[in-house]
Amino acid sequence: MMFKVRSQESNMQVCWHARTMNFGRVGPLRHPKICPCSQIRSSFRQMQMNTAHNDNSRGSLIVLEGLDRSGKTSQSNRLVTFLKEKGLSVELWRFPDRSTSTGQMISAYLANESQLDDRAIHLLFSANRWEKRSLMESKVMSGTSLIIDRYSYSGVAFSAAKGLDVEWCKAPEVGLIAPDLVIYLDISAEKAAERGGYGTERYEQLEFQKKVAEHYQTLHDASWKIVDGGLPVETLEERIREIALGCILTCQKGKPLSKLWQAK
Ligand SMILES: Nc1ncnc2c1ncn2[C@@H]1O[C@H](COP(=O)(O)OP(=O)(O)OP(=O)(O)O)[C@@H](O)[C@H]1O
Ligand SMILES: Cc1cn([C@H]2C[C@H](O)[C@@H](COP(=O)(O)O)O2)c(=O)[nH]c1=O
Repeated sequence: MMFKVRSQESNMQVCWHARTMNFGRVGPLRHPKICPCSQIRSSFRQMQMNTAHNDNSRGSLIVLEGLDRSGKTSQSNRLVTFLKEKGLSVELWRFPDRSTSTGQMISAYLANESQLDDRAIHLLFSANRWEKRSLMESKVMSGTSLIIDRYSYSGVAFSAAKGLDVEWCKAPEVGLIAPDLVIYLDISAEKAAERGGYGTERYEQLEFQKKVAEHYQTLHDASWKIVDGGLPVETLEERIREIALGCILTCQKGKPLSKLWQAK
């Protein structure tokens, strides 16, 4: 599919997966069934059939999480573009949502233009999600998938890294809609710090980000998929597509929405 290249040996068409996953030489007639190309095609066929038979199928809530500069925004944008091109109803959201009045207070704090008590800023981040909760639910229930750049896991990991109690940090998030899938872009704080634009906002400091990474480790649950954020952008994009499509299909089939910090 996307990454068709010509094999130097045989001049046959081989897909990118076949090369990187060591399937050996394959031509269009010998395309391996386990190759992600086949899996993505089959997921789409399944989705089209589901949509044709069930106009009430819901969308998915897919969150990208990770340290600052781990690549969330790049990958969220790429995923949304891909899903839209495939004709799916999808929107890109992000937290903090800086467009609201709460979001503007958060933005000023992150830019070091204002000072706030650690608990006060934590509650503002949480309020910023609550003010979007009902819109989020109506979008998802009417069939739109939301790809969200950061969610409550950022809230807990960043505030806990300041020394706040984890359970205290989770409490204001209880009852928010739980994501169907959390894709965690795993990258070391050192590697993230080498990337462009680092150091412009309040939390972009190496030692602090290391503590954030430790707290993220404690938040994993069954909805999490961890991907190597150090991979090349295109490799990561392909992997994230596969995971996201699997999730969208499961939600279309009727998986119920659940709430945060409750057993799934
Ligand atoms: N897989 C990658 N490999 C190398 N560089 C990358 C990769 N993904 C993103 N980048 C680069 O890293 C920088 C940060 O990327 P991006 O803005 O997507 O990260 P982010 O996690 O959204 O950051 P933040 O949380 O600070 O907003 C950008 O300069 C981007 O081009
Ligand atoms: C949602 C959320 C975010 N944060 C932190 C994480 C980042 O350092 C910034 C947001 O930066 P971005 O470039 O807009 O992703 O805020 C947090 O501390 N608590 C939260 O709930």
